[in-house]
Amino acid sequence: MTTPAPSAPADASGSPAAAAPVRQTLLVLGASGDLTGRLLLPGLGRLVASGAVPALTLIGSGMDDWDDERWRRRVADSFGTVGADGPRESEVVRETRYVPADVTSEEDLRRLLRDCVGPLVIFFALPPMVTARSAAALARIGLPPGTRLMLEKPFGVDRISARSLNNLLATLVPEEQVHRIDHFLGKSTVLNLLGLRFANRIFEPVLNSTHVACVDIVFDETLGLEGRAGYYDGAGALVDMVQSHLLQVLALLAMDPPPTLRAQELRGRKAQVLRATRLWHDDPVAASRRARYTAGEVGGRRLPDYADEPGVDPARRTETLAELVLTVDTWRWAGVPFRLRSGKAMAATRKEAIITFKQPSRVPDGLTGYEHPDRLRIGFGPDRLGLDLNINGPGDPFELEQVRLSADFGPGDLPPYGEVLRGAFEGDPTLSVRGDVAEECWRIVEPVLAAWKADTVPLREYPAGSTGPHDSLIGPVAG
Ligand SMILES: NC(=O)C1=CN([C@@H]2O[C@H](COP(=O)(O)OP(=O)(O)OC[C@H]3O[C@@H](n4cnc5c(N)ncnc54)[C@H](OP(=O)(O)O)[C@@H]3O)[C@@H](O)[C@H]2O)C=CC1
Ligand SMILES: O=C1O[C@H](COP(=O)(O)O)[C@@H](O)[C@H](O)[C@H]1O
Repeated sequence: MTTPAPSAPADASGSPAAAAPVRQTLLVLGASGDLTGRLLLPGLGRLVASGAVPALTLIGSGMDDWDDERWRRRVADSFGTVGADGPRESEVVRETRYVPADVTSEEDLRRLLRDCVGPLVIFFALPPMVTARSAAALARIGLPPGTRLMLEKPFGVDRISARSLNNLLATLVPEEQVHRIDHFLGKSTVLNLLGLRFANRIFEPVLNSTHVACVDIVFDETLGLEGRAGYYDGAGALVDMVQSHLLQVLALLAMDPPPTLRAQELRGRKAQVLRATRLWHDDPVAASRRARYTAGEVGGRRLPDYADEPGVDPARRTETLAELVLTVDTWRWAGVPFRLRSGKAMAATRKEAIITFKQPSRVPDGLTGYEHPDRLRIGFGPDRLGLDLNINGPGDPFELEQVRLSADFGPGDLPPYGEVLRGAFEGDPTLSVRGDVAEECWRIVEPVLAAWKADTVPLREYPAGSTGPHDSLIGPVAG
């Protein structure tokens, strides 16, 4: 069930009056942070430019003692990065305000809410502990009816805190009005998994343990810490990327076909498959790897040792690369390893899901040169679909050669944050993470977090600009 989006009031005949659109307010808590400037505001700019939010008041709030002018410059600059500088966007920039506040203080929040008119969306662009404290303060003072809450990942800092945050939010607004954000669910390529899998006859029948040898979901970045120690050093690669984004990709790849893409069905299917997901052989030591980068060069840029980055506490032993092997214990997938990895400061960007098929039951005598299995590659940047197949190559017609059929996925109309913001403005939670799923994702990684804390898995090192630790569970994939 979705909460109806705010709409114009009906006239006497019952039809919607051609009145001015209802003005919505977006209140951003954590307005001076990296997420707000780099991803949220550009997404908002494009959404506003698309005309999907015809009347919007934007209020930014944070600890920093900024004034309206400084905030307006930030909004304009962020909008500018995506060319969002038309009349609609300029109006938002002109009208937006900044309110300095401690968003964990009841008094400050009361003052903030007094400034908000019309249906309200609150975006918590805050570190997870601050989000929890802010939500607790809001629970004490109450929210205007119909308020929607957008909460960034990670949702909580472990399963217990995620559950108590869920319980707290349930006292504030109905579940349909809670938008737990995972911006990967707003990436058009991730969403393309749905069309690829369920609108074609040829893939779905072979996506199972009879035909698939393994599934890799890899998100290697050339970016290092990029000045985000305040958040990242407390999270690390496992929580920052694997526990959230990569498990969402796994859910979309492995779930059973939903009858419709409505929120209830799509989110139900994802929940089902994640409930069946656990560590390979339930062994966190064998099924995980962690490592952090040392000094090195990435794409001509010199990066310091992670432990020497400003704001990092080396004693935390935070990993910048995490690998997990999971099993999806269902009839369809039992026995197929799902290998997830994300690393920072890697030699090259590699953002893809690869489905590796088993070898053919028998390659007839007389056909030579079979080397690599078939693979389906779904690239998340560049957004590209590739299908590696063995065919008779040029020259000797009985000599096999691997070729790749490839197609670019068309870019989506909106960037990921535009897409997830649209969901909240329209009252549609389809692309947000349901409360039980957020807890389930913590359940999956919990044994690994415990093993790493107990130091039973060594923290390896890899030079920035390399391909990661030597004993990777994934290894290079040909091509
Ligand atoms: N940055 C990214 O690429 C992405 C980040 N995220 C998530 O977004 C969240 C925020 O990350 P990010 O923006 O990088 O972190 P930052 O540290 O850059 O920003 C956090 C913001 O919260 C503010 N803040 C902290 N405490 C309070 C308080 N009590 N009252 C008011 N404001 C407060 C900070 O203000 P001040 O600086 O003054 O303390 C700062 O503006 C994290 O949960 C992260 O996982 C998700 C996807 C991508
Ligand atoms: O959430 C996060 O995602 C980004 C990667 O996302 P992208 O949209 O830029 O591809 C990652 O760099 C960051 O560490 C993480 O917090």
